[in-house]
Amino acid sequence: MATNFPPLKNDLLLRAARGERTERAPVWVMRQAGRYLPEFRKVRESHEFFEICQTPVLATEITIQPIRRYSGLIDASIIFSDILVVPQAMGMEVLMNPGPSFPDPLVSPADVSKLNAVIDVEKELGYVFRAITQTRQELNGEVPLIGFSGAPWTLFAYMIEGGGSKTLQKAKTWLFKYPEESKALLLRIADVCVDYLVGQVRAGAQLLQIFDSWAGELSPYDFEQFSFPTLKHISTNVRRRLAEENIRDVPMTLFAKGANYALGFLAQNSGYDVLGLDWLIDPAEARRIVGDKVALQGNMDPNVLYGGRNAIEAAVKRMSEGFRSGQGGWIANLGHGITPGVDPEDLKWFFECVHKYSM
Ligand SMILES: Cc1c2[nH]c(c1CCC(=O)O)Cc1[nH]c(c(CCC(=O)O)c1C)Cc1[nH]c(c(CCC(=O)O)c1C)Cc1[nH]c(c(C)c1CCC(=O)O)C2
Repeated sequence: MATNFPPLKNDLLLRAARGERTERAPVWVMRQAGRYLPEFRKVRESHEFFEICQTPVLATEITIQPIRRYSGLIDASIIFSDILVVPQAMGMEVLMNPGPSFPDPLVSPADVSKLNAVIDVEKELGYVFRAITQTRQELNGEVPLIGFSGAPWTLFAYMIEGGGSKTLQKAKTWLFKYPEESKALLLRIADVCVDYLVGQVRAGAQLLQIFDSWAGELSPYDFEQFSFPTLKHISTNVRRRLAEENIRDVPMTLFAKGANYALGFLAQNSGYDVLGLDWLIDPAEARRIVGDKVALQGNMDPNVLYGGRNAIEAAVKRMSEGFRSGQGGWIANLGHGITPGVDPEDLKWFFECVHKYSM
């Protein structure tokens, strides 16, 4: 790598991700730079969502907002962007009003021909790489920086549904009616994810997380048929490419929301260092299933943050006992993203409780 970055002062996240039982659990939360923060809403008043993603100085500022506010309590930053920049790079229009919507979703396999045939991620997503490099400089080694991508199945579902959906009926129609075309499109998305993730590490990302937010909508069999091969493709090829380019390997996290049925299988076979958990699985049970094969990340129900200090403290204490009931690394987090109505002081208390109980 050409760039020289300030030395890292807090490597708890990286050590836990590699499987080490750290002196306390590193902690961060998904969506930590988001609408619950007044300083984020202030920037949003004068800038559109994707405009912020595409403007490195703004993306850097927002990435660092929670690090500044929770200095000394928070152990990782995650680059401000969205999983839907990948469909954009593939040639699709995506709006955010206020949830994501695609004016022209993929309706049938013939529509795949409308996607860009060749995708130069440097050209299409270079703004993310520049934001990562700038953020690494400005973090000044305070905490590591996480890069991320959506998982192919989750992105595929958005590209076909055209936005959020309760049933994923359109995306599943593709899987069951056009399984071969679906697998081909899923792999095509996976290849863009590989280029995109390698580019993020080249630019300075120190850990990569893959968000398969809709994994839990698939049966165990269909997850193994349609999602798992693309997740494995990503872990294998990102590592291969980094090795070929002589870039130091980074830990990789898979957050397959709702796929707790696959935990043991993923620990053995997916090639990820860390598995992210939602709150539907008991921490001690998860630890028992994976042994010390992988590190775990999670998993407090984000809504506990609405329950007041006693509820938060009790939940963190219980979660800590569960994750610490066996060997292996643990990264404390929520079981999904933090929601807009949370009081930032209650999140601060969550961090303080993790510091207190996660020994
Ligand atoms: C499914 C998904 C999306 N985006 C993402 C996922 C996977 C994780 C998950 O399951 O929540 C991932 C994501 N989105 C965002 C980040 C930034 C990094 C972080 O702080 O975690 C990350 C990692 C910013 C964002 N992405 C979005 C916002 C809020 C938009 C705004 O400012 O108006 C932020 C801060 C918008 C977004 N983007 C998406 C949705 C469904 C929405 C609207 C609903 C919502 O706000 O939660 C798609």
